[in-house]
Amino acid sequence: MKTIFSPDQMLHAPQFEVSDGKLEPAKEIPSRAQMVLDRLKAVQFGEIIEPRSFSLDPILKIHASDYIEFLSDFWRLWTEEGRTEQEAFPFVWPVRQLRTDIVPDQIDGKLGHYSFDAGTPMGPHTWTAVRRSAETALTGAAMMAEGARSAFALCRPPGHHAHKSFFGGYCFINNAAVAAQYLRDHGAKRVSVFDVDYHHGNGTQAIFYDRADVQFLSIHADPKVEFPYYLGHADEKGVGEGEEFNLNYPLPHGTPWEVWSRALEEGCASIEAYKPDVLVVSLGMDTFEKDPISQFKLKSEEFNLIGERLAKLGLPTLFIMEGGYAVEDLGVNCVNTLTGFRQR
Ligand SMILES: NCCCNCCCCCS
Ligand SMILES: [Zn+2]
Repeated sequence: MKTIFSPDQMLHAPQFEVSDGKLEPAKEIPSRAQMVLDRLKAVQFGEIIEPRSFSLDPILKIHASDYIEFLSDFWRLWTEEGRTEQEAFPFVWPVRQLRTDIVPDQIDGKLGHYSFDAGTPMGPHTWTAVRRSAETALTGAAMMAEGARSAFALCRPPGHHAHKSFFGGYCFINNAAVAAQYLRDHGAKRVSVFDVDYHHGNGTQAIFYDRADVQFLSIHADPKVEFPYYLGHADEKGVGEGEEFNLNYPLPHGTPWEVWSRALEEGCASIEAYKPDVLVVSLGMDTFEKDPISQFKLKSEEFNLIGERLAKLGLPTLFIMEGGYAVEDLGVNCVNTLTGFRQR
């Protein structure tokens, strides 16, 4: 299994985030990718290659053009406001009864229009890193379309919280959604996206919610008690043609492997019934017992079991990295998953 990664993805280096009611040190930091790279090399897991270049077209199949234009142009607009010494935080959003049909001219109004949380600051090189992370996912998808049985797109910044037209949860471009669409455009009739990150993949769900050609499944902490709070309940089954092709498995804080693995089984059974041509796995390792911002109890050796179970589906599988904030253990937990998958 080959890994795809670009050092450009290190250029997004947030210093702070607003979470749990206060300014905290940022958790989605470049060293996350470094730890995974180090582990891949330490165990000689396989070749690590740089992503190909892509035009914006495959990204614009998923995200709105005004949103992508905003992301790519943002830092220039921010510096024109004379705000160069710090990273950019939104502080106001168009929630209930406020308008989203008009995008404000002023940069803070724009920033809130195109985001949903204050935990995802933008810096001078965010766009470069985000675009390369999406190209890492697209390169993995292209390799699968060209016949690879598996690939690992070491995406960072992650993507599963990003919607068509707004960012949040450390995510700007929905890497897994862009990859799934690319696969649909290059031979796959049906694609399953299985999100095993601790947090609900609200962005990926919303992007494919009315579609039958991409099945979305997510095992995650119950949104009644966990970020992203406002999507991810079990009654969200899809809409229109997409009815029944969205499957959420919300679980309580404290969930151990014994419980989590039952949801994994249910998800795998649904994927088998759906019969996709290819599987995209949104691979977050924040289900780990020592993750600093999460509250599931998976142990490092149980990540091997995730990989083994997914391999039993016998599908071409593209792994896309999402979360995981126990940085010291991230490399082991990520490579354990990929090792389990390959062992079969
Ligand atoms: N204590 C809750 C802080 C949540 N902050 C956002 C988490 C995004 C995870 C992305 S996988
Ligand atoms: Zn997460």
